[in-house]
Formats: sequence, structure tokens, C-alpha cells
Amino acid sequence: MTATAKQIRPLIAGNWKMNGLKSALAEATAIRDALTTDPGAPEVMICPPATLLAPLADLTQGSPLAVGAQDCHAAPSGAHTGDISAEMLRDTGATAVIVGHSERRADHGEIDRIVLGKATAAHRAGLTAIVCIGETRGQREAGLTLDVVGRQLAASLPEGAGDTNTVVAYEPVWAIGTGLTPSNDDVAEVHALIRRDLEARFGAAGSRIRILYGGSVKPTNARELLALPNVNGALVGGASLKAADFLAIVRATA
Ligand SMILES: O=C[C@H](O)COP(=O)(O)O
Repeated sequence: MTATAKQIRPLIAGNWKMNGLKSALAEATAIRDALTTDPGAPEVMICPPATLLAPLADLTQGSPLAVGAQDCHAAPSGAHTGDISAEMLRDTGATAVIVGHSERRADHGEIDRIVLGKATAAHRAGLTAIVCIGETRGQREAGLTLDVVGRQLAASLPEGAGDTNTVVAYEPVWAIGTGLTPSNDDVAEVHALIRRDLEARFGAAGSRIRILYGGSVKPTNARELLALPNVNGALVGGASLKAADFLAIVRATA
């Protein structure tokens, strides 16, 4: 761990994925109302489906709860039916966007070059890019985890990445939604590699870029995971859908 690693303000981001009708805003309201403006508190963000971005941004305006999106197109506008640009996300009040989530890599064939374009678009629009990387079960079993993660990191992050516009999320694909997590040593090993690579490429800014862990983070395991070296927060899926569970994870950073 670098000297500064644990001084980084943690980020707990909830990825609602394709879950959430308007009624889900009640959960977001409960989360918003429970957060404090204490400077020692973690940054907290909900990334709802695109349909809820604007209402959630209205609901959270002036509060400590930030709003992020789950994907963007690389272009600022144009003939791309069904897509949403980073500028449009910004226009809703979102301040961040997840790019390269393994579900998009798998469902939509998003290879690193495409993820790079989306992260670049996020920066162009003034959004924080939350760039996801992680190995499949087969890659881990073949001993390829560090190679895969290192390669994805190098190829997915734009030149202009820094601690104010970029967050890296390490999400082992096999841990997502399965209740499985890597051992603490395995998480620490991958996060150390990511930190080394970030520092080698981006210098001092690289030592401050937040590295989130994602994959079956729950109230029961959050404290242990969040205490690991170079784990600067969490990207939470299923457990972010219920305010009580998500808030328990937020409190586990204390
Ligand atoms: O983006 C979030 C991750 O895919 C983790 O999802 P999960 O917490 O349901 O395993």
C-alpha cells in the first residue's frame, strides 16, 4: 500500500443494473436522508437505470448522495438509436458513469477499445468514469488474473485519467451476483497490481485514483473487504437495492 492509499476518501457506489421502477426512488430517498455531510464520511453514489437518472438527480440535489449512470456512447450526439451520450447524462444531473462493466462486455461485446472510447467520452463531458475490469472464472483458474486485469487496465484507461475524473472498479466476473468473493489475499494482490500500474502510468495522481472492489459485497463482508490495502470503496450490485443493506455497507467504511 502506498502511504496515501488509506487517506483516500472512500466511494461506495450502488449499481442498480436493470432494476428499479419509479417506486424504487423511495429506497433512494431513505439512503439520501440517512447520509451526513461529515467530511469523514465516504462519498456515496447510486447508479440507477437511465430512466431514473433525472428524477433521482432532482431528489438528491444539494444532498450528499451523488448520481451516476451505467453506460454511455462514445460520441457526443448522432445517429445511434437507443444510445445515450455522456453529455446527455451530464444534462440529467449525473456526475459519473460506469463503463466497461463485465455485463456490458459480455452482453454487448464491449472490448477494451470500446471501453476506452466511453471513458474518454465521460471525461469530455466532465463526468467521472468508473472503469470496470476483472477476470472470468476460467481466467482465474488458468492463473491469468494479473495478466488479464493489467491488460484491461492499460487498454481501458484514457491518457487524461486522474484522481478527479477516474475510478477503477475491480470486479471478478465470477464473484458478481454469486455470493462468492476472492480471498482477502487475492483481493489485496489484484488491488496492489492496479495501484502499481496506476502509479507507473499517472504518477502522483495514480496513487490517489480510487480502486473499488465489486462482486458480492454485502453488509456481512463489507467491513473486512473495505479494510484491505488499496481498497478505496465498493461497487455494490444486489445489496444496493435495499436502503438498509446499502447503508450498512456505507457505514462499514468507518
Ligand atoms: O456493479 C456491481 C457488481 O456487478 C456487483 O454486483 P453484486 O454486488 O450483485 O455481486
